[in-house]
Amino acid sequence: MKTKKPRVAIQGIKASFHEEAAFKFFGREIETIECTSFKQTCEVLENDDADFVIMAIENSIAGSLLPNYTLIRDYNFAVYGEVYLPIQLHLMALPGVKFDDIKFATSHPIAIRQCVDFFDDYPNIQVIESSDTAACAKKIRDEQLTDTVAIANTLAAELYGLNIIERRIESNKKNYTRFLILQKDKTEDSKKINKASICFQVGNHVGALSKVLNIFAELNVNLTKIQSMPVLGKRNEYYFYVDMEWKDMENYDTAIRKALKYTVNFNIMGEYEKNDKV
Ligand SMILES: O=C(O)C(=O)C[C@]1(C(=O)O)C=C[C@@H](O)C=C1
Repeated sequence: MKTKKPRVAIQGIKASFHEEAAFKFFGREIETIECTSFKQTCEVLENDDADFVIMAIENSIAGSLLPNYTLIRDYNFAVYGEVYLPIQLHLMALPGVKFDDIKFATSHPIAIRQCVDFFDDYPNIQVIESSDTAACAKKIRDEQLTDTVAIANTLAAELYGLNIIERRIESNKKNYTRFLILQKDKTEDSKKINKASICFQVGNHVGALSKVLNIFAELNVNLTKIQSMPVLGKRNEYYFYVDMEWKDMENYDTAIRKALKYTVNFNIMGEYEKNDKV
């Protein structure tokens, strides 16, 4: 029986880093649904026009993509998995264009932030934020721009027929982005579960957060990330987004049961298999 290809919504167009990340997680046999914003990827999933969204959540140089935490919460999507992608950023231009011809460099703002050191050395190049990295490469091809380069990946150079004129311009060579795979509803899957993403609030009093974090420490559950986001319109109130991993499922279950007593608006956003190989 032929199984249907998963439909995966990405922010950006084909050959963007989101598509590369989707290939790494699902393999090449997917249907890519191109979207112009992260919000649109969520709408597409909400309307059942995609089976999954793949969403960047953190880059090792540029940091967290904070609005994406709020989107996941607002849409109440389930985290189905994670994937880490090494991000190698190249300057690419139409064939024949030389470095000295460059007046403009275009890319996604998060990609630009990963290359600030490079552009510090070339103040004559005007850096312009645009949509995703691949769309910048495609625009150079479509409009035959001879004074502009895109900062993008090798997939984009190949697909849109550009030459790479400067390789690996990211500020730190150990550069990676973590992506979350989201689905509309939680599914009972038979896959191995050893990591979770949860979200909660605590009261604004002495030791409130440390009380919760200690529960996980005492039960040998390792916290891999904590991110706080202000609760809209409420001064000194925060959502805490916490990722954690464990060896013993029973310990995790006990910790969750205990943590529930000391938190409000507690939500398990997803339980999934750790997949943090870069
Ligand atoms: O523009 C792209 O190619 C993207 O997939 C976006 C994005 C991001 O949103 O962080 C993905 C990974 C890289 O960190 C740079 C840009």
